[in-house]
Amino acid sequence: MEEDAPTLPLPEPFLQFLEANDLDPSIYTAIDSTPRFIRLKPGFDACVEEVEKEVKCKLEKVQWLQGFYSLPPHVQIAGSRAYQEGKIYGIDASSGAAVMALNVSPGDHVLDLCAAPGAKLCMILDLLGDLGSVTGVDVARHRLAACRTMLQKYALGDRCRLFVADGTTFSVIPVGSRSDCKSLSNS
Ligand SMILES: C[S@@+](CC[C@H](N)C(=O)[O-])C[C@H]1O[C@@H](n2cnc3c(N)ncnc32)[C@H](O)[C@@H]1O
Repeated sequence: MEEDAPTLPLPEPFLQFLEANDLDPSIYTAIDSTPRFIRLKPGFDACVEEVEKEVKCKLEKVQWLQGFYSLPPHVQIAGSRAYQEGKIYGIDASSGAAVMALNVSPGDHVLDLCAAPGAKLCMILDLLGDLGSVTGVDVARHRLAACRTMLQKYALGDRCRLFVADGTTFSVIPVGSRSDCKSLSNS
């Protein structure tokens, strides 16, 4: 129907592909209502109000994911002082859930394949605290550089090593690790 036609100029071959596969083109033109999420760096729980003032909206606590808050999709956190000072992370709740499913405990040695830009890597390091290690592997050197910048910003470099390597063949065991190594392979 005419009113269902997308307002974005989607290429004709793509529209044909959507039609052939019984997919609704309006999903590509709908206004994004998916919330954004932030995670507080451990120790900065008190800065919720500070962030709320800066971004001028209420943060909604994610009850099932400790340290996570949701905020409306249009809100930008990159310019906020809390973000620039490394007190909050921008990370999706689904990424947080993947890390929580790993059940990381201090002392673990975790392998994070496809690690860049490092949102989950940082969360794992925060969970480890001062014990254990994370090995981050990514095939894209420039993306791993972004990961290194994150580690510096959030002061998490001490227990992490990064490798530019293909995760399908990577095999370097952390020094002093035992059989309790955990791995996070994600895309
Ligand atoms: C969606 S991102 C991963 C996001 C990341 N885990 C995080 O939480 O921030 C996918 C990454 O996989 C990397 N990648 C793809 N194929 C790979 C491979 N064979 N070995 C290592 N890294 C790979 C890409 O370079 C890219 O940085």
